[in-house]
Amino acid sequence: MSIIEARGLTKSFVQAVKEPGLKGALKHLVTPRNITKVAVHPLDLSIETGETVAYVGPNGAGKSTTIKMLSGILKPSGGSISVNGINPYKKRMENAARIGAVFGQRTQLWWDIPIVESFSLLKDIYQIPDPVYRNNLEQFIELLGMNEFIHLSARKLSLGQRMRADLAAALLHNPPIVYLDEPTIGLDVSVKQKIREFIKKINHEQQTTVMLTTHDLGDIEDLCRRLIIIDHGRIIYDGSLSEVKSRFARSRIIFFQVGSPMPELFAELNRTPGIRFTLQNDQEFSVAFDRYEYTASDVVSRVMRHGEVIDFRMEDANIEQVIKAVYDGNLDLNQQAQ
Ligand SMILES: Nc1ncnc2c1ncn2[C@@H]1O[C@H](COP(=O)(O)OP(=O)(O)OP(=O)(O)O)[C@@H](O)[C@H]1O
Repeated sequence: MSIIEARGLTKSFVQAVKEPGLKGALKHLVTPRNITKVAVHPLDLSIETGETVAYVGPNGAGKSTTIKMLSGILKPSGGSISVNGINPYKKRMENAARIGAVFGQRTQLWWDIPIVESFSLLKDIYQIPDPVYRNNLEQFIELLGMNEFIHLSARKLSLGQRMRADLAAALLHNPPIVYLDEPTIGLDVSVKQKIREFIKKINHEQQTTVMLTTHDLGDIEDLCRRLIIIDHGRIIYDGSLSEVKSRFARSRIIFFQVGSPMPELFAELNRTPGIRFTLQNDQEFSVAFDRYEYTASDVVSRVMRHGEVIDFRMEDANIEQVIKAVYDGNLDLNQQAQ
């Protein structure tokens, strides 16, 4: 059985429907009206030991709700889950001891005590054996560059320092699974790099299974072989990063610089399905086209029929645009290759 397995997992919330303003609030008190919102439609998920999975989708897609169900915080409305062979909601304590979690803006460190003391408290809570604790602490301090702030309280840390300390705290007990929610948000490039290297090393050396939600394409490219895209509570893609490119990122763009304006070409291209023409100025324009319908040479020769081409450059299918489209909530499923 997979280390994380869900079958028909679903979650609905009852949400109050209120009209705006005080009048609306009062009306709701007298005649409450609620709707049931399905945050996660029945979904199936299997994640194997040692996988690193990016779980992405636009705001409100159901990412946090799924992770909260997998980590035992939320009770599912239906379906079944098994994480490390147990039901995380029914065996919350047992589950908590076998997972690590970093939830973006929240910290599990004690605000007013030195980081090293927080770690020591976690050692007692998780009953981490001395040698494991000492070894992890030493390694994590080194890998995450924590020496300069380990004796400061969490209150005094910068965001990047706190994120590193939180990551270390989540992994001190060698959990087989770690859930990371936006682990590099708002951090500078060098701290991002440290965090990614750290996650890679833990994953590689200990076969830690990593499930990551992130808006950062670099995180996905650097860490995750598998990408799961959720939208409106449904998984719309589950596969490799390279495959998502060929399935969704069908568009290619060629930027042209031409010797003289080409009004007839503009009119012609604007009428052609699968081609999007954008004029920068009289002699510079771009042509975006569906690479399954046209080749680059089709496009270039069409342009050349209308006059002199001084220069052109092509931009290939861009995974960044795909991820952005997912987060903007306008990924066009009809773009999928057949
Ligand atoms: N406690 C709750 N009560 C009512 N509705 C909720 C609750 N938690 C989440 N929802 C709703 O469930 C849907 C999914 O929310 P969820 O937080 O899982 O999305 P998300 O993909 O994590 O979004 P984001 O990227 O904004 O964090 C949303 O419509 C949200 O409003």
